[in-house]
Amino acid sequence: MILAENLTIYYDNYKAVEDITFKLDSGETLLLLGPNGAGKTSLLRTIAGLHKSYEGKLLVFGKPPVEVKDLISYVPQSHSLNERVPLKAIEVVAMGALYKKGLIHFNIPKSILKEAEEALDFVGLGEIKNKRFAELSGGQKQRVLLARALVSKPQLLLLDEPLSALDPSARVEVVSVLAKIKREMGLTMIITTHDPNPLTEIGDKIMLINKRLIAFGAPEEVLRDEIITKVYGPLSKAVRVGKRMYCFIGDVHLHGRGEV
Ligand SMILES: Nc1ncnc2c1ncn2[C@@H]1O[C@H](COP(=O)(O)OP(=O)(O)OP(=O)(O)O)[C@@H](O)[C@H]1O
Repeated sequence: MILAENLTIYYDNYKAVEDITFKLDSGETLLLLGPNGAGKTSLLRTIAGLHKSYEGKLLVFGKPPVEVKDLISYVPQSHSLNERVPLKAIEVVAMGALYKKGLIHFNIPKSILKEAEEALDFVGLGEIKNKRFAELSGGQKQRVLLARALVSKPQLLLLDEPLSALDPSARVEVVSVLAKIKREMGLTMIITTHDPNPLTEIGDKIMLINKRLIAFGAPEEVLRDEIITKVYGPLSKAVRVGKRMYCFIGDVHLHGRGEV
């Protein structure tokens, strides 16, 4: 499904990530974890076929990513919609289908509006289809962007930090939609995140990178003290709760004169 062997990603001569090898099976969800600047976005954009400067082997559905772009939906960390343009939620979703078909329409065809409505229903927002995108809550906006990514019926969904700007209740909303996508559509997903904990219910595999591959495997193989402390320092801790693994990442907050 996705195969990378000794993948090194470049910006001119600069190596953003080096020597990454992994394999992801169809229907699996990968949580891509690493500190700031670790290379998560670069890896995601390369798998999406958007960044083409790399060496090594990278196959998505058995082909180089640029050849299968139509099967891939990529949701960047921040959307590029101009919120001063009064677009309705349903129009934002329909744009996902229009772009994939290479069309720019001012009158959106009925067939595409219908697909957009179905995608909005799927993410639980059918009732606000005519509301302005700019007026939605953070969680609703992220769900509209997920609907926009789904409307072109991709087989691989790539999400860059989908929870980063959200408050805890909005995170729950979005995670439950991601769980539904996994359960009902069986899509393969790669989700970059600073914090895997809200996503443990859907993460089949975890990849930890920091310019290089630190670890790849099932959550219980990767979320171990001896692995996460390599990247996040000695205050990091892996914790098992029931069947799931969680981790406290060594986010050190300094107060006053420097005491932790
Ligand atoms: N367009 C670019 N041109 C040059 N260097 C870049 C470019 N984009 C990213 N980089 C560099 O590549 C490295 C990896 O960046 P990347 O954005 O992929 O990391 P990240 O893990 O997604 O970081 P963050 O969590 O902060 O978003 C960094 O050193 C960054 O400065």
